[in-house]
Amino acid sequence: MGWNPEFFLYKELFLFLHPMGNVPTAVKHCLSYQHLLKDQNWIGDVAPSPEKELHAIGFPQHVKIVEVGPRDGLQNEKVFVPTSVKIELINRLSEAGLPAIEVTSFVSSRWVPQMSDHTEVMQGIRKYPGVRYPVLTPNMQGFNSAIEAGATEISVFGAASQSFSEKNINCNIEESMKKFEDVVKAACNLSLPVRGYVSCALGCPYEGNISAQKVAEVSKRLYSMGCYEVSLGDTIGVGTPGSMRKMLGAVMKEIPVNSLAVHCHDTYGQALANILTALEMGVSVVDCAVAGLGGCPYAKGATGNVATEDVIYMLNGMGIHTGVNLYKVMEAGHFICSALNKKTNSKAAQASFVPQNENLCN
Ligand SMILES: CC(C)(COP(=O)([O-])OP(=O)([O-])OC[C@H]1O[C@@H](n2cnc3c(N)ncnc32)[C@H](O)[C@@H]1OP(=O)([O-])[O-])[C@@H](O)C(=O)NCCC(=O)NCCSC(=O)C[C@@](C)(O)CC(=O)[O-]
Repeated sequence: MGWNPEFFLYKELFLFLHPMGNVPTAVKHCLSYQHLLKDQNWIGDVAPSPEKELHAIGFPQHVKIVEVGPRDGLQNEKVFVPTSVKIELINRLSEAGLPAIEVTSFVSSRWVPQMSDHTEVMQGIRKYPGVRYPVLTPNMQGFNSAIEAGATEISVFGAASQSFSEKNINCNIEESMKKFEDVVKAACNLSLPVRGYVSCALGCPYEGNISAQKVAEVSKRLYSMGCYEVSLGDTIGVGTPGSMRKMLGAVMKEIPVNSLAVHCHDTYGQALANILTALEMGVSVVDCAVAGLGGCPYAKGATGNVATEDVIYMLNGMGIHTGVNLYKVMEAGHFICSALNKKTNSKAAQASFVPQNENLCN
């Protein structure tokens, strides 16, 4: 297949429409391109042939999916999720081929009771070769417990908003950076990789707008102290392709794009559009949560992360490789939703019943 004028048209349409506030229409048109590229039915369409055309206009060839459902997704559940269920979920996600699964957090169980079984979860999961299992550690106490539990990758989590930092980890941004420096240094001494988060990258539940410059500044601090990847969190899901583009533009002046990830909550239904914008700007790491689980205990009203199933469905349709088996992720989503007695937030899972074939992996 040669250069595809229809796709180009739809991309232009998206870029034209979203500044006018008509994002849903722009996204709908943009996402429907796979039917233009290949006259084939929904989910079996992994569209390998259009890759060249898509990549020619700047999309990455491969996207790393960081699955945060077991931590970000479950931390907000009011009723304690049995440890065995958490372990089974993580094992199923490993089985699906996800390259990185955030397992739990070593934080105060007074603050986040749902994560109090961190050690049991960390020690109970099957560790698949080649899969990374990061855990959150806000300070040296968390770091030491994580190491004792066998963690081999950790994440520190900062914020671009003073108020959020104080509510979330009980210290201001400057104090948090000092704690993270100790943690990163200790991790480096053990040759462990450290991921960094910047919450409120597109807005704060307490302060409203956050300047792109502040996000860039905090991201640079984390990167300079040794975080190999900085994940930019739209904690309350208020961002749009416009604010994502502006924020990423500022951050990319400070950090190489291949060290950036986006972490989009879907409160306003903008997550896929925001991710598409980030991909177009060269970001190739996307955080998401199976079944769109979650929210943040310190960000009232925030809904879950973008659903892993929906992101993979979109990437499959764009011919972008993830190495993840969508069918198995949907099964894992079905498993956890049944255990929580909840309906999935994944549109792809809702739409696709449980497919009978396994032709969903790219
Ligand atoms: C950060 C702390 C621990 C500071 O909590 P603190 O109270 O300021 O800590 P402290 O140093 O003053 O110590 C007070 C007590 O906490 C204990 N403590 C101290 N540190 C630890 C630890 N690591 N693990 C377990 N216990 C700890 C410590 O032992 C002591 O216990 P006590 O003597 O009173 O019995 C607390 O504020 C906390 O746990 N906050 C919860 C943070 C959290 O998990 N938030 C949700 C995750 S962030 C998020 O979801 C956003 C993200 C990452 O997804 C990206 C996005 O969407 O934007």
